[in-house]
Amino acid sequence: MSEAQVIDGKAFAAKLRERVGEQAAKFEAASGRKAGLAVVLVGEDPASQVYVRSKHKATVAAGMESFEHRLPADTSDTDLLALVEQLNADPAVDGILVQLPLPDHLDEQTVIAAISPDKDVDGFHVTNAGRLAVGQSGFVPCTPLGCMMLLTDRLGDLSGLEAVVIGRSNIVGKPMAQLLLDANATVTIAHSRTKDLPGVVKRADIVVAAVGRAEMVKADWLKDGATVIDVGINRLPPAEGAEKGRLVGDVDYAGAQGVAGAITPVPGGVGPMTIAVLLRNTVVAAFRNEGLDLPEGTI
Ligand SMILES: Nc1nc2c(c(=O)[nH]1)N[C@@H](CN(C=O)c1ccc(C(=O)N[C@@H](CCC(=O)O)C(=O)O)cc1)CN2
Repeated sequence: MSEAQVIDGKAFAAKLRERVGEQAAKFEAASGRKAGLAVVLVGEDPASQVYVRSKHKATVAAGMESFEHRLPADTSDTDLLALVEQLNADPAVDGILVQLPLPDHLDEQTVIAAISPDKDVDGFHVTNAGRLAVGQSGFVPCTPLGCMMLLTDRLGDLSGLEAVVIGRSNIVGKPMAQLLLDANATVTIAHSRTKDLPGVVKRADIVVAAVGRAEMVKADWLKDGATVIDVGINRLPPAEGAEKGRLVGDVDYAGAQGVAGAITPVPGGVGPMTIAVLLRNTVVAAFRNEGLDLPEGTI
């Protein structure tokens, strides 16, 4: 049995960021200003702090303006909504992202609903979710769009392929299924209550695992040659003497390598695509907000 090809999301994301940088330069030449991304972080969740720092660095490196707003964990919904309103009205801000998860006392849906759909570069607003559902152009959530880029790069046309998405979140599972359907795949959404999950996964040419359970998908669930996209980022408990546990996905990577045709690693697979696509969505938002045509070759 040959080893699965490793889908290098890190390298793909680096190329995408480079292309976004070229588009950002075209936007600046056409509009006389840089495209701008505002990121709002409430509280001190360690992982969120890392992601927000990475977003700032990547935004600046792509030649865009980064506006970072760090608010204390006890920020009220009134204050957070007032900041979102201020960013909605700011012409230098093309994209707004409120880092999730929010502290428990804040309602994520209310905050997302307050973001202007035209600046919702996360694609989480109900208007953008609706646009995706009916095939209109809007903003598509970054992680599933990144997964689609990796899939089409490897497989080309997805027409008629059997795809199983494990997980039904608004952020990954549902938009992922929608994108696969738009690409003419035959799509099943599976979840924790699916009967005979291994049997359902076994018929898939494409498996997208976005369930948030460490190494849940086993090698013997997979069809020979399947393309496996692992969205999970789970930290295992630290080994004795170690400070941090290892990061693993939702798929038993070592086992799956002997069965799958191709697989994304964790880390270095889907994760880096999330930030690269965020930059892509921001530059697209900038062109649209200025009423400019998107440059030729925009992904
Ligand atoms: N408003 C949003 N909040 C969150 C989103 C989002 O898309 N919008 N997604 C995640 C977090 N996230 C970006 O925000 C994100 C997660 C993971 C990675 C990444 O590159 N992961 C690395 C591993 C990093 C590590 O060592 O911990 C990888 O997989 O290689 C980037 C961005 C939740 N919140």
